Amino acid sequence: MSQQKSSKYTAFPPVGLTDRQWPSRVITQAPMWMSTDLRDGNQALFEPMNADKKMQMFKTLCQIGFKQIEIAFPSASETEFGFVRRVIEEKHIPDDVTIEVLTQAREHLIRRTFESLKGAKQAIVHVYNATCPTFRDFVFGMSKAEVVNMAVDAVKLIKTLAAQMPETKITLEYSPELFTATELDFAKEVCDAVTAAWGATPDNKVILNLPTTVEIATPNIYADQIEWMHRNLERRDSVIISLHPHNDRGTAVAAAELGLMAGADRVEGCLFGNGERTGNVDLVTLALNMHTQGVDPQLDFSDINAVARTFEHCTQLPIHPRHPYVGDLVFTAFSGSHQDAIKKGFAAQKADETWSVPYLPIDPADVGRSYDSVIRVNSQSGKGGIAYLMETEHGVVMPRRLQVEFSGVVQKHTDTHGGEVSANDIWQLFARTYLDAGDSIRYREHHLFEHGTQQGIRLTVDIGGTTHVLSGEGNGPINAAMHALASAGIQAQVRSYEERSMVPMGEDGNARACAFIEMAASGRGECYGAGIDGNIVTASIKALISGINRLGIGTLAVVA
Ligand SMILES: CC(=O)SCCNC(=O)CCNC(=O)[C@H](O)C(C)(C)COP(=O)(O)OP(=O)(O)OC[C@H]1O[C@@H](n2cnc3c(N)ncnc32)[C@H](O)[C@@H]1OP(=O)(O)O
Ligand SMILES: CC(C)C(=O)C(=O)O
Repeated sequence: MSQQKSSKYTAFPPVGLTDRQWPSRVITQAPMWMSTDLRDGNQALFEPMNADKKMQMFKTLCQIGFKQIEIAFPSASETEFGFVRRVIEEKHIPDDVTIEVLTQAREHLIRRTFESLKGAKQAIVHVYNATCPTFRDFVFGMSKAEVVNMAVDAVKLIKTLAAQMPETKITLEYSPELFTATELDFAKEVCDAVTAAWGATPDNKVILNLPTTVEIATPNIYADQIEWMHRNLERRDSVIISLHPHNDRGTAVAAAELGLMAGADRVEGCLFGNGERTGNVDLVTLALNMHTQGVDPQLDFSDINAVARTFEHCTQLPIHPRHPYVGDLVFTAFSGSHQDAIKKGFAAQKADETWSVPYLPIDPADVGRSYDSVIRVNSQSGKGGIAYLMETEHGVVMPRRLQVEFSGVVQKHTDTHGGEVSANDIWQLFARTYLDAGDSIRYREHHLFEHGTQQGIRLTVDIGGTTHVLSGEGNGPINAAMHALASAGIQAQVRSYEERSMVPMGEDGNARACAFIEMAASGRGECYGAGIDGNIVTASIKALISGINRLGIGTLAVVA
């Protein structure tokens, strides 16, 4: 049994919506998005953004494509009021963007809010009062009827003030704060009273924002609550149902997705899940989740790193390396079987075809991330990842059995040294193991000649530091070279041979070949040799000599 006392809590009661429809619905289009980064996000920072940072964030939000942005709680402070004035007076608001401002349902705060909006072309005035029992009983000390009146009085005042400001098109948003902790029939009663007081019509809709001010139940309960409101609210055709999930239980994204399936039209949240306590719903994750289902989110995160940089600068909050879609490590696989599957998936993925690379739910390129960090190697890695880095970073496509052999070399290195090995480290290991495999025999040069139907070779090598010219004939250059080496007492068999061109080319821009020869020698087992050269025959002979040195039989040479 755990030590913490769970008995002091009770489970949230089910809604009892037995004919719920949302589980079989699918999200097929983006909702209206509203960013509250500059309000709910900002009010949760240990150091709220100054005006310049707010402006930078506002511009970024506009660039991403948000059409509704809650920019302040203008009656809260001169800073907040001043920011609203600045965006209006300095004409920073694009024509297709509507700014939004929040106020409590209190007369002096509403009046001050309207003062801040003078000169705006359009604005959403967002008014809220809590409706749940704890607020009614402990905070307001009000009956249900008094709480309804509080909301309705605020809405009437907003209607009056809006009428006095005909140059600004005012949309009303109302939030029954702590909606999810409010009795559903009472939430509906307050919302219906607001809709009626505003005189909402299909051409002048009211936004009813139904927040999980504090997330207190599983997301299916939120979906039931939203579907119940969607089905029972009066004048549904004159109402925009908005979601405002918080993430106290870590399920805000799920709550928003299920809430949309349950009939909501709009979602409020913040970039990367900033916001009070555990945050508002993460709009980036929500949007990119839609993208990965083939639904255009209507928000542009094609350079997610740039958005992240602005976010971190303005909020002074770091983004976790495993944050969905944006974290430094989310497109990285360290473990062997993942790397192997990703490598094979990349190879099979055709341009313009449905994305289906294992372990990567999104193409990193869609959010402006490169493939560079997709595969990183440490002691958890296997041959697939190592082969991937050798191929993508160094243009060396290794035969499968060589992958197995070389991964043992890398594994030994990571076991000894710990930590990650870079693509460059892997290359150094490859070069030390195969290209510079020992100096009992060193290649210097060769000359090929025809001898009847046979291929002849004069092969110049250093054996034990002394230069020798060995001759041999065979049915091809490799066979001839084997015979030349055999004339010096070096006996080995070639088990397999592969040669591939390397991409990219060498530093001089010329093509290079990489040859791999699998060899065996009596009592010495089997191993690979590898050679790289601009000349394909030279690459093969170097591979042969690499194999001989690795088998340890170069020292057995006997030259007359
Ligand atoms: C869930 C949310 O995120 S809601 C948004 C919360 N954001 C903020 O509060 C940030 C900005 N807020 C502020 O600057 C201030 O709180 C102000 C200006 C709004 C109000 O300041 P004050 O008048 O000093 O009140 P205070 O900050 O102590 O808030 C508590 C008062 O607000 C009342 N209140 C709380 N919510 C509401 C509401 N939605 N409508 C009306 N009154 C409310 C409380 O009953 C309490 O009233 P009381 O002092 O008569 O008991
Ligand atoms: C003002 C409301 C919408 C709010 O921020 C909340 O309930 O979390």
